[in-house]
Amino acid sequence: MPVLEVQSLTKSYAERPILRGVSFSLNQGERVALLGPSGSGKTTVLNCVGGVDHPDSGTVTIASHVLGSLSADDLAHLRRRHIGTVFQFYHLLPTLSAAENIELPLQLLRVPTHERETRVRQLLERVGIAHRAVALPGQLSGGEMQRVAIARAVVHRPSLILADEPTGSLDTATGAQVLDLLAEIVQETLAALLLVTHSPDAVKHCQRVLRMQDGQIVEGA
Ligand SMILES: Nc1ncnc2c1ncn2[C@@H]1O[C@H](COP(=O)(O)OP(=O)(O)OP(=O)(O)O)[C@@H](O)[C@H]1O
Repeated sequence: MPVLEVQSLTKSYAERPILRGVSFSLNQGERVALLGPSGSGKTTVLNCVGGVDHPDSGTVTIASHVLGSLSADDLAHLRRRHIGTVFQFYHLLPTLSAAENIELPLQLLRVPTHERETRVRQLLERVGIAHRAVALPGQLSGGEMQRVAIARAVVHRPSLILADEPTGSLDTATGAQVLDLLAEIVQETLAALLLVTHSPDAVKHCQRVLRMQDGQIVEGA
């Protein structure tokens, strides 16, 4: 049973077709890169999979739940429970410390305090920023912020990680380190990874490449 199944997605903006029948699936633990020219529809696919955008037709199934058939509350719960996200611009809450940002998904899932503290402590160590636990995002470097974001993406042990250009704002060396860390952690948690990227470096961390062009997957599905 795949963790993610995407079937025949279509989507238009202002009557301009952006997705034209996108289908693919990801199995547990599989790391897949989604590549394609700028404007080919990669982020739109990721947004539909993450439930923050809605396709005009087609279905997204995550852990046996069809996103389009869920109530708003159930969709929010499924996203909290099953999905972790890493973005190019980190999307950390600026008024929360590194540790508090990592803890947030566990709070939303009402995980007991003791377990929250243990998991956050372990992940701060794992991503190499334990010494920056109380720092605010504005006091962190780009690489440190992305380490926090990676920890936050996996802290609730989701079955699917969605990453959109996670190294896009980092210099080459830092980006390579962050990518190594993301791939290792995803492997450790047995989550599936869908990684939107332009980076050839990123591709070598993935077992499969999906190539998009003009709103369609032209290779790898
Ligand atoms: N909310 C929106 N309203 C109108 N058009 C949109 C919207 N979101 C995306 N588009 C258009 O849809 C097309 C696909 O965008 P998308 O961001 O999915 O491409 P992408 O492959 O991720 O590109 P990039 O590599 O540059 O990030 C683009 O032409 C974009 O301008």
